[in-house]
Amino acid sequence: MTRPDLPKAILTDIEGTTSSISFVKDVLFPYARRALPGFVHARGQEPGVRRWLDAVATEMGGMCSDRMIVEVLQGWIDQDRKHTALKALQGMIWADGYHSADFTAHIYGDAGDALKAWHAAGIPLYVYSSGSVPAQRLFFGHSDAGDLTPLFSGWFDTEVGGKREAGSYRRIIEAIGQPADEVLFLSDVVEELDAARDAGLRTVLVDRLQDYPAPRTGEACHGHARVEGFDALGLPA
Ligand SMILES: CSCCC(=O)C(=O)COP(=O)(O)O
Ligand SMILES: [Mg+2]
Repeated sequence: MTRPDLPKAILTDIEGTTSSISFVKDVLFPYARRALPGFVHARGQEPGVRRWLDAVATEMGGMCSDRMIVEVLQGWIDQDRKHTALKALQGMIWADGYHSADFTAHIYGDAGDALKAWHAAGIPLYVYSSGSVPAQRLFFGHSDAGDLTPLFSGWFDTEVGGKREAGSYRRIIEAIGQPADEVLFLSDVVEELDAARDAGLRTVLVDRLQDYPAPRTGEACHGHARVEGFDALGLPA
């Protein structure tokens, strides 16, 4: 028998939610920043790469040399811009890092355990991250807890829309095929949760002390439920 209060699906963010912000900022971003010039030089004429470089050039107003595009992209990495073109290119670059075992993706122990338990309990799991879908697959495919990709039923990135826009969550709900109020969204970013709630989803703020040393309680929660780890979610484990 299924418990009526259990969500029919769980949608999770990655950075700051399943995994530490510091791994993304201190390992993944510097790796991509360093590798960008060589990557663009070696693969910049491949259509799947050129498409994103051209998107950056268009955003900069038109004709740009590859060197200028690389500088723009490195600037966006420094600013943590969640731009779809940057995220697509980062994903391609990180593939080398994962495949040559330069690093594995960080995942909090409680997150790995809960994801496995929810999957075993039959709750479909989905990812929605600013990282591109290929980057998400690499991330969970080469995590500290091994290959977790079989746990997930679907993947969403900013090609579905920005994470702070309610329309993105409506499109995700349509793709998942469950009523919005039966889907639980987990994120470390209150504005993402606001947008998901506007679209009718259940929401929980994951407020990890390792990532956010000043707890976001009271008004800072915007009325979302708040936990400091997945084990506090009270779902079957
Ligand atoms: C999964 S790829 C690495 C994470 C990343 O690039 C990113 O921007 C994460 O953002 P999130 O939406 O998961 O907070
Ligand atoms: Mg996040």
